[in-house]
Amino acid sequence: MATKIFIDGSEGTTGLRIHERFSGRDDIELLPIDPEKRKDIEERKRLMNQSDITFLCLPDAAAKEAVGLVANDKVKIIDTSTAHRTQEGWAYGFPEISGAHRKNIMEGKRIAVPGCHATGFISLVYPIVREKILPADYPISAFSLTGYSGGGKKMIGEYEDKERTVEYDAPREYALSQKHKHLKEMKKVTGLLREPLFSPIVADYYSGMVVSVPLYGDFLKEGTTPEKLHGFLADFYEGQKFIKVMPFGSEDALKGMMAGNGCSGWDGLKIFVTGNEERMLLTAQFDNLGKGASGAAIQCLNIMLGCEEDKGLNL
Ligand SMILES: NC(=O)C1=CN([C@@H]2O[C@H](COP(=O)(O)OP(=O)(O)OC[C@H]3O[C@@H](n4cnc5c(N)ncnc54)[C@H](OP(=O)(O)O)[C@@H]3O)[C@@H](O)[C@H]2O)C=CC1
Ligand SMILES: CC(=O)N[C@@H](CCC(=O)OP(=O)(O)O)C(=O)O
Repeated sequence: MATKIFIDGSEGTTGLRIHERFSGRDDIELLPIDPEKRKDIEERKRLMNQSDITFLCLPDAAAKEAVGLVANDKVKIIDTSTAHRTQEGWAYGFPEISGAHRKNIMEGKRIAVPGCHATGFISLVYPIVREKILPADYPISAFSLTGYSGGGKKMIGEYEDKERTVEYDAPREYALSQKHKHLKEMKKVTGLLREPLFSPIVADYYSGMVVSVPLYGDFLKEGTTPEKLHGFLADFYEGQKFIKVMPFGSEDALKGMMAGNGCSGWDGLKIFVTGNEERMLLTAQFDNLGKGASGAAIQCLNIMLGCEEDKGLNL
């Protein structure tokens, strides 16, 4: 029997992408909402409680409100917003980082899909904190380059406005107050003792992102070299369908340049280790709309359903 799915927020950037990825799937029955009623609380409540699984593709406040509408115990929720990522009782939807995370997704009823910047950061930092290569008290920093679709419909509208002002032509740094909404999950999930200094930059291209974490070699576990760090990460992610640790020295093939849109349209995440023994750079390149949002949400669904993890996804 097909699994009944409701997408709350199906007209938004993430909701539309999730919807697209169901085309051709006969194991899913989508419960459509009348476009006129897509913000009608009673209609959303009705569909949510009829579903086996509801995707929330809403702003945080609306996602919190939506969870309160669930009256049927059997309904499972996959939330793409920031609202529940560090909340007790919610599984953090990042199956590659540990067996426990995968099990929680498989068995859980409440799944929070990781934030896009957080996905890159955690993919790089979680394994090396766990292995004590990176001390938990390291004063960490990270930067991130993202396409403008990361800001949802509003930001897409601003960038695609013919009357836009000249600042939009250039990359723009943001989160200047150092209070970005992903800091909490970056700290909690990795086990770091402090939130990172985090500087994201949004630029004039649609989708794709690059998250980088620079590390001083002499603060890492003794004897750590870029080659050893690379070997460790390659072993950690061996066999994972969605995470590929790229061969050591891959930056030569990229002519020393890491493009923000290099993985746009692809649902996996590539990891690069570069630098030298004094200063190393860990980089994750992926699509904010793929492994950074709707791709990761569908991956969680597939794990819950026990089907091929990459069903309906582009790897
Ligand atoms: N874009 C990205 O790369 C990523 C986004 N996310 C997260 O996913 C969630 C959705 O983001 P995104 O798709 O980008 O955002 P969008 O703004 O593109 O879409 C949000 C949708 O929710 C609708 N909506 C807002 N309030 C309500 C409500 N009360 N009831 C029903 N519908 C409502 C909006 O309606 P209307 O169309 O009228 O505005 C819109 O269609 C957010 O929490 C976001 O932070 C996560 C990872 C990456
Ligand atoms: C360009 C841009 O504004 N990007 C968003 C990230 C989108 C995202 O990941 O949002 P969630 O936390 O809801 O998952 C930002 O940095 O806030």
